[in-house]
Amino acid sequence: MSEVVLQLKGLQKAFGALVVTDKVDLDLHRGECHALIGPNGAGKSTLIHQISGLLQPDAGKIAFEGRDVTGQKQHERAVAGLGRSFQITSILPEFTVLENVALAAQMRAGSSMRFFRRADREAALNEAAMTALARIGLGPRAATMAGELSYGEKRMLELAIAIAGQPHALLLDEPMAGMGRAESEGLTDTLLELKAHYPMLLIEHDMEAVFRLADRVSVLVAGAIVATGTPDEVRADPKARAAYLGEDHTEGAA
Ligand SMILES: Nc1ncnc2c1ncn2[C@@H]1O[C@H](COP(=O)(O)OP(=O)(O)OP(=O)(O)O)[C@@H](O)[C@H]1O
Repeated sequence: MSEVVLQLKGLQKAFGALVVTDKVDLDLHRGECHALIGPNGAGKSTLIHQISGLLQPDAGKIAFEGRDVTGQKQHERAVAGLGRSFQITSILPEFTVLENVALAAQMRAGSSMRFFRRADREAALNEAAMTALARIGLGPRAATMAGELSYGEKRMLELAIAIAGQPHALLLDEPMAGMGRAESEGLTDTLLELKAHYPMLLIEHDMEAVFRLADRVSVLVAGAIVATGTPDEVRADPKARAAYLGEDHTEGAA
C-alpha cells in the first residue's frame, strides 16, 4: 500500500441544523488522484475548505504527511505544502503571466532569499515561475498580461500559481468549470502528467475528466461518503449510481 499523504478521520461540520460533513473518513495516497464527486450541495467544497483550513470542522481530525493539522491556520497548511488552486479572483490582471507566478514563488521563498542580490533574486524567482508555467503548458504565454488570457488559460494560470508554491499535494475545486470540451481535455492531459508529482484531491463535475484522471473516486451525498473505489467499482456501485451516476452521467459531462 502506498504512503498516505492526507487523511481525514470522522470529520464533521454543520451549518446550524444542516449537516454538511457527516463523519467523513477519506485518504489520499502518494501518486494518486482521488476524485470527490456528488450532487450540487453535497458538501464537496465545504470539505475542501476544511482541508485547506478556511473552515474549522466541528469534530474529527485532518492529518497531512503524518502531522495533525486540524488546528492549523490556512497559511500554516499552505507552508506545510497543502496547495490549493485558488479562484481566478486571485490573479492580478495588470501583471504578466510570469509576474503572477513569480509572485507566488516569492511568497513560497519567504525570507530565505534575503541575502540574494535583487537581480539574482529576480532571476531565481523568474526561473522557478518559468518551470511552473512549462509544467502547465503556459510557457509561451509568459509575457502576456494575465487579464488578456482566455477563461481556460486563467484557470491554467491558477494551477501554475499553486504549483509555484511547491505543494506536496493539490486540492483542486472544479478546475474544469466553465471550460469547453477541448480546453477541459487539455487540462485533463496536464493533470495526468502532474499527478505523479502532486497527489491530488479533485472535485469535478466533468465525469469524462474524472474517469480519465482518478485512481479512486468517492461519492459524497448529503455530507456523507456513500461509496469509494476505483472508477470501475464506483461506476458499478448501486448506491453511487442511485445517488449521482445516473445513465446520463457515466459517459458525458454532468
Ligand atoms: N457558510 C455557509 N453557511 C450556511 N450554509 C452553507 C455555507 N456554505 C455552504 N452552505 C450549504 O452547505 C451545503 C453544502 O455546500 P457545498 O458548497 O459544500 O456543496 P458542493 O457539494 O460543493 O456543491 P456544488 O457542487 O454545487 O459546488 C449547501 O446546502 C450550501 O448551501
